[in-house]
Amino acid sequence: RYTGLIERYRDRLPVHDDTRIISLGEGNTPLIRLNNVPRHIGRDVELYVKFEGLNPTGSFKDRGMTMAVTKAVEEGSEAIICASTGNTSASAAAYAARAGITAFVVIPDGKIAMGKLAQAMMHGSVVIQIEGNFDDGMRLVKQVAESAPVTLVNSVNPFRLQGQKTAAFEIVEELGRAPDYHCLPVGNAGNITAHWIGYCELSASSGEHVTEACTFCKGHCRFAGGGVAGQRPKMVGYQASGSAPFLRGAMVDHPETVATAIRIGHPQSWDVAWKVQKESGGWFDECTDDEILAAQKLLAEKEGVFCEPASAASVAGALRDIQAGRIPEGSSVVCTLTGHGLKDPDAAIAQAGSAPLKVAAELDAVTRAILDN
Ligand SMILES: Cc1ncc(COP(=O)(O)O)c(/C=C/C(=O)C(=O)O)c1O
Repeated sequence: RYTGLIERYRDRLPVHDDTRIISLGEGNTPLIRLNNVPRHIGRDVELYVKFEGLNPTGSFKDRGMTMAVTKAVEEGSEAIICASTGNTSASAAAYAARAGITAFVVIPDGKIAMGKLAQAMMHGSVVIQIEGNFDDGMRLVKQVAESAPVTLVNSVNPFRLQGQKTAAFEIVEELGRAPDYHCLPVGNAGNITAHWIGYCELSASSGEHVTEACTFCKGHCRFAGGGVAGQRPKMVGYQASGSAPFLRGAMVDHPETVATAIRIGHPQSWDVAWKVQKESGGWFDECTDDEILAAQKLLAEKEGVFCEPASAASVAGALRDIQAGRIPEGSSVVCTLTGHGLKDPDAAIAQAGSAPLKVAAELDAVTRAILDN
């Protein structure tokens, strides 16, 4: 029986035998091979999506939160706090409820997808909406956590990255090797960093650190050793054009994008993410909101996969790079879909195109609707 990622990867995570594990069965998400989309763009690539929207609270945050909350409880903490564009707050609220501790979540006023707000509220967290954006919230919670008795669980908490690195473990176990390219949407850049740490741990030929991106002292990491040195993906991060500090080479003070999850102008993992790009030979690129929404629709219509807008940036960017030949044909590519489409139904309906057909509740009306379409 699968009982969550800490149990599955105990020997590679900073937990003790007697650590009380806080879990909702996170991880072990589907790696779905796309068939129709490569045909649609006329390119021969081995293209997969890692559907992290199928975690317990509907986003990849659960991987980091099971670790961060488990360690917070182990340290005797009775409350956690985070700033969030939505998914971190949903996940923090759920894992705090699971652990029986309090969650304080700070979210931007108005710019949060309804599904995420519903989760934070339903799980009983204290929801604090500030008249500002995520970056304002991030600044405030870091200050609060310095004095108040709360544990900060944003991705500046290294236990978050330790949990999130396990997605790379699952991918390598399933493919039998690392993909040539791994594409992700980038906001704070914690997730792209965590994946790189995971790939480095697996592929280290010695037992030593092979990346400066690691956020832990040597004592915590369990570099497997015996890996195929150098067998690591190029890490490619995509941002929304209106919120793309990695493309501007500077912080963005007023980020704007329909992909509200990545509406982040001051990435917390700025320095380390640049190391990931350099070490992996990858790159950052940007996608317009239109490209993001088009990719979200393409995935849903052609492959039956419904992700939230921010997640679709990984596919929007990858498809553009594949068509441009920057990602060559024959490559193996994994795109991480970071959140489920149900998180943000308003965005989906707004651009779903054809409105529902309205017909009388009678057999001939429905039959006609079918025959006409
Ligand atoms: C769906 C989705 N896709 C991509 C990202 C970017 O990941 P990072 O680059 O590790 O920040 C987020 C991040 C959300 C928050 O930061 C939050 O919830 O506060 C997300 O929810």
